[in-house]
Amino acid sequence: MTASRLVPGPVTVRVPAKVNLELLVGPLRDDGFHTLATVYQAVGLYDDVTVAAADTWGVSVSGALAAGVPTDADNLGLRAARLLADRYAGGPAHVGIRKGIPVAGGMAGGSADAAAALVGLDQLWDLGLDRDELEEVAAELGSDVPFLVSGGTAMGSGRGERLAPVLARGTYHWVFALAEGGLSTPEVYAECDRLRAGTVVPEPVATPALMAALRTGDPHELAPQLTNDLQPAAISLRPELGETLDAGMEYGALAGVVSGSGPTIAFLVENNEAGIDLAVALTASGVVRDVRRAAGPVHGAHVIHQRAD
Ligand SMILES: C[C@@](CO)(OP(=O)(O)O)[C@H](O)COP(=O)(O)OP(=O)(O)OC[C@H]1O[C@@H](n2ccc(N)nc2=O)[C@H](O)[C@@H]1O
Ligand SMILES: Nc1ncnc2c1ncn2[C@@H]1O[C@H](COP(=O)(O)OP(=O)(O)O)[C@@H](O)[C@H]1O
Repeated sequence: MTASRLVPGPVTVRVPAKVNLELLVGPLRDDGFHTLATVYQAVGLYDDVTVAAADTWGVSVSGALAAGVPTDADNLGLRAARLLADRYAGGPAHVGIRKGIPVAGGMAGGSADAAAALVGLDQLWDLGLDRDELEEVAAELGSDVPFLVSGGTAMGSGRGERLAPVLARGTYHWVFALAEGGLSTPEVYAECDRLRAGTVVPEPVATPALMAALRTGDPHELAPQLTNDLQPAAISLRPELGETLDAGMEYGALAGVVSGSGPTIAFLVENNEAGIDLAVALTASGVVRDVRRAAGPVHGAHVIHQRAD
């Protein structure tokens, strides 16, 4: 065996985007976060993140959606790598991100890259961390990073980082309407506070009717349960999103909701064919910049390739 064979080869991890089926925003906490009751679903739009041993820490970003992603120490994939190295043993690494998730779109693309870097480096550095240990580090990086480690369909409480499983049957088909430019998550939360000023905001509790709908596996049951407390704030900051929602409903969506903090709009459709029809109609209408189709739930961050060097 040669010495070079002892260096583990690059590890590639595929990680999905998310949509919030329900996003109930409670009061602002003293630490600047809001209490949430949310139900996440991982959907099949992916970033591929390759981690490799390197002489110095570094990150690179590629793909049609790479614009606007930082390539310095602010990059969430790189931040995740360095945090994991601080917590456990691990030398410098390069994080290569191929973006397929819209940036600043409310689909948790940055969080996804953080989750993927953790899963990839756990393997590269042979740390043998279990799901709970990975999710603990993930929570330090962002409220929805733990969910991108696990994927599927799950409830999030606390600031969104405390996960509990949800029984969801079947596969749901989505069409995502991408907007021009992103929205800043803190600004959307701040706008939500501004719109609700003077009202008493209760502690949020996940809706039993949503859980019941997910157990049926029927998109017609799920459609009326989609809800997002950040939607009025996103529309207030970006009024044209109202037009996109109207267009999607007119062209046959079962329901439409702003994805997380927006500005992506998630449309639930009956099946794959209905998704193709809606995507074509939205594109032809000129109302949206671009569309993507995806199904959910899908698995969270998972290794798809390790090169044997
Ligand atoms: C809104 C959601 C819905 O799932 O996702 P996105 O749509 O942005 O992807 C999440 O709450 C975003 O989670 P994440 O993007 O990880 O945000 P974090 O880095 O934890 O927090 C960024 C900022 O958002 C605000 N924030 C976030 C979570 C929370 N429960 N309350 C908040 O007020 C705070 O201002 C915080 O400083
Ligand atoms: N790896 C990354 N991918 C995308 N955005 C990142 C990444 N690292 C840091 N960011 C920053 O995080 C911001 C939010 O990005 P993203 O996670 O895609 O959106 P959202 O929070 O709306 O889901 C971006 O505007 C960008 O400046």
